[in-house]
Amino acid sequence: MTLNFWKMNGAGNDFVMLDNRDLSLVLSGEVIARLCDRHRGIGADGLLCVEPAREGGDFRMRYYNADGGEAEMCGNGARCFGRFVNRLHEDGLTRVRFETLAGMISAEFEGDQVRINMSAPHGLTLGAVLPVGGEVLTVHSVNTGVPHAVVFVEDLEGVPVREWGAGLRYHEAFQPRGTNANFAKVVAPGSIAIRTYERGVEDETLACGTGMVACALIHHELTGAASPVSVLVKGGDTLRVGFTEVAPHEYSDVTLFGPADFVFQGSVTL
Ligand SMILES: N[C@@H](CCC[C@H](N)C(=O)O)C(=O)O
Repeated sequence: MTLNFWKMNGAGNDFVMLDNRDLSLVLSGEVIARLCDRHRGIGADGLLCVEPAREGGDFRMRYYNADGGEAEMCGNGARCFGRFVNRLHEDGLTRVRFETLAGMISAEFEGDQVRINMSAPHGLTLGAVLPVGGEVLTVHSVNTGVPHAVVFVEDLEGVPVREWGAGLRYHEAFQPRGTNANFAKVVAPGSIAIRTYERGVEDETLACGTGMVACALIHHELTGAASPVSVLVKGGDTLRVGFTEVAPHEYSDVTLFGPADFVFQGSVTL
């Protein structure tokens, strides 16, 4: 079987993109992991499939991590998904709404930049004190479509992201589903820099969209910083997170604005 794909990235978080509008593709987790393998496959942090809508959207987005497991949402992937379906429609769309396991997402286009409007975050907690990798960390958490732990630090470059990230990802406080783990530094009020360890990639990635949103909201909670918050990611891009606080710890109109780029297209024989 020949599989046609596009490779895209959103701020360096990279994805294999598949058009499965006719639902002809049925890929096992093992095959997805092989496609995402950087040595034996195409290489990616995750894989996205376009499927037909079932619940009133224009399309349905399915997202799989590099390990082949399905996750509810991916912020960088959703921006790429928006541009990908726009290209499937000869760039004729101005706005697209798509269903995810974390709710309805909409995307709007400004050149190669995409703004997504995300579903409401939930489960925000502040200030858990947890032992991780021989240190005691102050850990905040929020689900922005997928679960995120957030730790603010002074020395971001000095953070052992793999060690602390894996420590949080498998910490008993976040079981049974685990968590993504973000380390953030305040650059100036309303401007932060972050590094993220992603569940399902089991490593640091160059950017994580839902992680940026989690860090921006926690930055607002801790300092009162106004929307939008600028977020500098490991890959060097700066993205913007917008939000409205509608009640204590409750948010609506959560947006993420940043790049979504095509890299190449190809085909593989399975
Ligand atoms: N890269 C993503 C998040 C993808 C899902 C995550 N690894 C998980 O398993 O929760 C993003 O840009 O949000």
